[in-house]
Amino acid sequence: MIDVELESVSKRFARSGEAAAVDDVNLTIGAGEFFTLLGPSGCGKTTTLRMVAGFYFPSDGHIRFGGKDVTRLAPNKRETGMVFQNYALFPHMTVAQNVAYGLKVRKVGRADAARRVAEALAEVHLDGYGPRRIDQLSGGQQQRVALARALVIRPRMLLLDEPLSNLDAKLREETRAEIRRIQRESGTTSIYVTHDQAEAMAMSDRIAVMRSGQVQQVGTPREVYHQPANAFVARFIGRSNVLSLPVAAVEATRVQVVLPGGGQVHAGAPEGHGLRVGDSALVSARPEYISVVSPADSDAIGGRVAAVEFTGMTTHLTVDVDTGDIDTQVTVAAVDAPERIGVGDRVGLRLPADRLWVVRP
Ligand SMILES: Nc1ncnc2c1ncn2[C@@H]1O[C@H](COP(=O)(O)OP(=O)(O)OP(=O)(O)O)[C@@H](O)[C@H]1O
Repeated sequence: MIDVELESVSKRFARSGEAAAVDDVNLTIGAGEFFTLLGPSGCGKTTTLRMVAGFYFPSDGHIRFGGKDVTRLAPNKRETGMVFQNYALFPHMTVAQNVAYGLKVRKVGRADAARRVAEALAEVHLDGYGPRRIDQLSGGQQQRVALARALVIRPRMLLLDEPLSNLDAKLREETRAEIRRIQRESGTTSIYVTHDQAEAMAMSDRIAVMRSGQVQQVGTPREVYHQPANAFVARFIGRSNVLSLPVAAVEATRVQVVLPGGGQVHAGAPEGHGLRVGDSALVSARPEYISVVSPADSDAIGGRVAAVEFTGMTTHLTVDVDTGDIDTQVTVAAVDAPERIGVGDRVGLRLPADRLWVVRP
């Protein structure tokens, strides 16, 4: 069931001559779905979320909740709960008063409100914290209060704008799991904004990858990772290599490409890819699927190691590939890269036939 629908939504701010902040965005979000808007700074994520919340009205297009047009409905009529990066809590009130705020505005009776506040605090694992002052809490606890405050009004939708960016790395991981657990339990349709691709991948049912106000691709984490629509998505999600390779043969959903050393491999391709023999195809190859072999290996791509980065779980090698006329760098994430490989060494790289994917420019 579709819960939220954005149809040809654009937003232009008053400053003339600038490109639209949000440019003809079409999205449908299912009931109970955890949907993420992901993209680099300035790509229009927050503006899109603010239009769903009603803080901005679109310059063009329509927004519907459950089939009902809300494009120009005031924010307080939309029944959305919002969680912000900076928590936006009232510092002079207690935790319980903060959480109760939305209930007070809605004139919920005292006893009922007290019960619901206690329930909401239990839901975010802050039982008993009601009487505390906000400044007596850690950042992670404050963000959970903000979440409780958004949930206590039983919103039809939860809107979260980079809620974890003020937390340190470990707390960010813990809190993201917590947010997802609470969202699953309550079944509230949620739209989440982040520029952190790992966070988006870990949390989302589906992700819309945005760039310059436009949606580049919508898909599950696995789809955007394994079948990126274009070179931007391939490079933004994870750390993919995008190689330009000549096409030797074409089929409906795969093409055969010629490697720098002369060998040929198959790469999966989206239907209607439109490539022909002799064209150059852009092929995305995830670092972790490339294997390092001997430079003497006849069907491997030869190259010279330019950098070695040991990260614990994997070793990232950056390799300058010998492609004759073009200078291509390939990043390899090897789980068991031999320790003896160092900068300047010659290596062979083998691309995995079943893991290559053709992307649009
Ligand atoms: N109130 C505003 N007035 C004018 N321009 C704005 C306004 N809000 C946003 N913009 C512009 O719209 C574009 C999109 O901004 P937006 O905040 O939606 O991006 P974002 O993807 O959320 O970025 P970030 O991750 O940095 O918050 C940017 O170019 C920004 O400068």
